[in-house]
Amino acid sequence: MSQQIAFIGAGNMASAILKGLIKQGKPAAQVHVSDPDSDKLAALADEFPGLNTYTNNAQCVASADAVVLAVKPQLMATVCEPLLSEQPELANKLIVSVAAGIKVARLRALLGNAKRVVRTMPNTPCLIGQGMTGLYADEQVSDADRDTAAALMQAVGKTAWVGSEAGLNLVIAASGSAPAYFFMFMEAMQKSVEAMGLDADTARQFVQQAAIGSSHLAASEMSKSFTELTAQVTSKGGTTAEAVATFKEQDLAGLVDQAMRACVARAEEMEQLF
Ligand SMILES: NC(=O)C1=CN([C@@H]2O[C@H](COP(=O)(O)OP(=O)(O)OC[C@H]3O[C@@H](n4cnc5c(N)ncnc54)[C@H](OP(=O)(O)O)[C@@H]3O)[C@@H](O)[C@H]2O)C=CC1
Ligand SMILES: O=C(O)[C@@H]1CCC=N1
Repeated sequence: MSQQIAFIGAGNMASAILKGLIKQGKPAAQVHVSDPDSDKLAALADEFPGLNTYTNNAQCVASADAVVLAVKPQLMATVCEPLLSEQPELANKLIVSVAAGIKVARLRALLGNAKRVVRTMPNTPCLIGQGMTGLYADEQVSDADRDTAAALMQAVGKTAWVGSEAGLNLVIAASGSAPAYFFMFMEAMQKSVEAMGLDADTARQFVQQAAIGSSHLAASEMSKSFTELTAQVTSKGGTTAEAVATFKEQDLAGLVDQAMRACVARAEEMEQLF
């Protein structure tokens, strides 16, 4: 992939993806990034000599073949409208959006009826190359553009296409927002054992390694459902059974379902707002 790639916004997601790309061997000179924060840009340029940095979005996209839109959804219209008027060629480039809640039709409207639009939904484990990204494109997007978008996101983790745009909102609930749920669960476990007497560092170490080990175990035992993996831990009349019974009595699954539905509902609401 010798294309010039431009990132609009140098925040968490853009930096994760561009770092992954360059670490995979893409020359930094083929990567362009713009952000209002010149300190953020300077830190990236120090880390990756040759990286092209800009505080002006139009200059950033000028020579790009593909443009990754990585600003907050609330800012997307404010960013795209002046960018298109300064760089009308943008409408012919491959556009890859990582933004939640901005539909392809809206992106096209903001970008001069651009045809080549791919929506993606990554997550923060992309920062360590362990991300998972959902991708969606409609029939107007060529196979070559789909491959380019998928290759970009594969620099920082795994990818999977979803067949409908609505499916991307489910990916947000299942994956994009999901790191926060796991961190909250781990924090609650850590606080509980701390309250019962374990020191904070030890509590974090045990909880964290339990999470890492459990997710690796699940990934290595794909033939087993989560119910079966739970049963493997749960000795009859033992300790886990008590914890599991408490979760069931308190309807943990119902609570998770409510949270996931709230997440999807917000994505749908954002589609109307931005
Ligand atoms: N964080 C996550 O877990 C995920 C986020 N996303 C999506 O990724 C997108 C970015 O999120 P994230 O990386 O977390 O956010 P960040 O705030 O970390 O990144 C956005 C960046 O855009 C910069 N920015 C603000 N205004 C402009 C502008 N006019 N032109 C160029 N850059 C600008 C911001 O600068 P400044 O900080 O100075 O305002 C910031 O550096 C969002 O659309 C979000 O929906 C998708 C999946 C997961
Ligand atoms: O909270 C958000 O809106 C973004 C999208 C998924 C994760 N963070």
